[in-house]
Amino acid sequence: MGDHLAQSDVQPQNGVGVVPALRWEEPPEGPVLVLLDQTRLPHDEAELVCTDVQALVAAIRSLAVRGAPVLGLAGAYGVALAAARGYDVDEAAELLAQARPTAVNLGYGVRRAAAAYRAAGVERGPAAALAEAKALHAEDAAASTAMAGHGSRLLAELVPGGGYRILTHCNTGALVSGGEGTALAVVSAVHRSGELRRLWVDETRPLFQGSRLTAYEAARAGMPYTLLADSAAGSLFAAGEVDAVLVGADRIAADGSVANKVGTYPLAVLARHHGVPFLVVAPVTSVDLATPDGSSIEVEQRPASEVTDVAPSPLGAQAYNPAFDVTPPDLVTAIVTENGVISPVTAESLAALREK
Ligand SMILES: CSC[C@@H](O)[C@@H](O)C(=O)COP(=O)(O)O
Repeated sequence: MGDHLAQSDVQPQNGVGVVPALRWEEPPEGPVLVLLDQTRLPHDEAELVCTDVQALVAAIRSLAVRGAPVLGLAGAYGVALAAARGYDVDEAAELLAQARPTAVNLGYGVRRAAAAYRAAGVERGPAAALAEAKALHAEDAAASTAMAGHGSRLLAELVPGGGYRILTHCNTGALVSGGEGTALAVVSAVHRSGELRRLWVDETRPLFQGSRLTAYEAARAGMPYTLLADSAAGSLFAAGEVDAVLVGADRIAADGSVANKVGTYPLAVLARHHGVPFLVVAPVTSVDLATPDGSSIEVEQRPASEVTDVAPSPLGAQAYNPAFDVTPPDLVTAIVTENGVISPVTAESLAALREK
């Protein structure tokens, strides 16, 4: 089962000063997947040590590890863990792939590691699954760097003059990636070039991925950032304080519909109304051509208690708690991936980008 280590055991190991979301270790007792427990951020940088797939599935469900790209990595390393510890890999793969339904990356990572395991045979399978997980990890880091480049060049085109005021939602930084993330990787690049005037951070109710995680990353990177309640975004746009919206994606359907953290769709509507670019930054592993359109995307419904625990309410109050919403492609100015940028977003342009 998972086990927490003390804060002092955890050291940042990447360029942005943020503790890596996950890492593989091989102590004498056997291989483990070590997660930074994101439920305890920003105050505690505690680690969760997964020695088996059940612990990892529980960590995925509780959002100790979360965000689409890193869910792909967790899925792949989870298969490697099962293989290394002699568990039934098919069963482990199924458990992992079903831990959360919306981020397509999770199933993708699981399938890749499981396919590598099967292709190598039982004896060499564990090493092959681990090599595949590590390859996916490296690819994700490279994708992050490429997205940062494409995204910052696109911003320069769309918002002449620099000095950007960027609004973001949820958390899309190093905590969700083998690299610097997706949308927040673009923000980090812009910050390094001295062009970030303000990062507006939506708190992102009900689980506060914005105020807990994006603000944590922004603070550690020394970015000028300001938190806002999700409901304050409208007046911020109306005051002319937003130059661009940058968000990530959990799944992009074949028609270009984007599932992302609940609260993203209202931002897209506001951005359109106010003539502000709305950019989705995601690796091609988040594009799912097998899901035809937005209405076919399965949106995870989370427990009502996540809402009622934070919103003072009468005992027994019911709550609507979808984890994600879906933004239609016509509200998306551009999708930025490691393979390049598409704008306008159409089924044709998306299919061409996915295959590049
Ligand atoms: C690159 S991260 C993109 C998305 O995964 C992110 O915006 C998001 O919605 C994460 O949701 P979460 O429920 O925290 O896993």
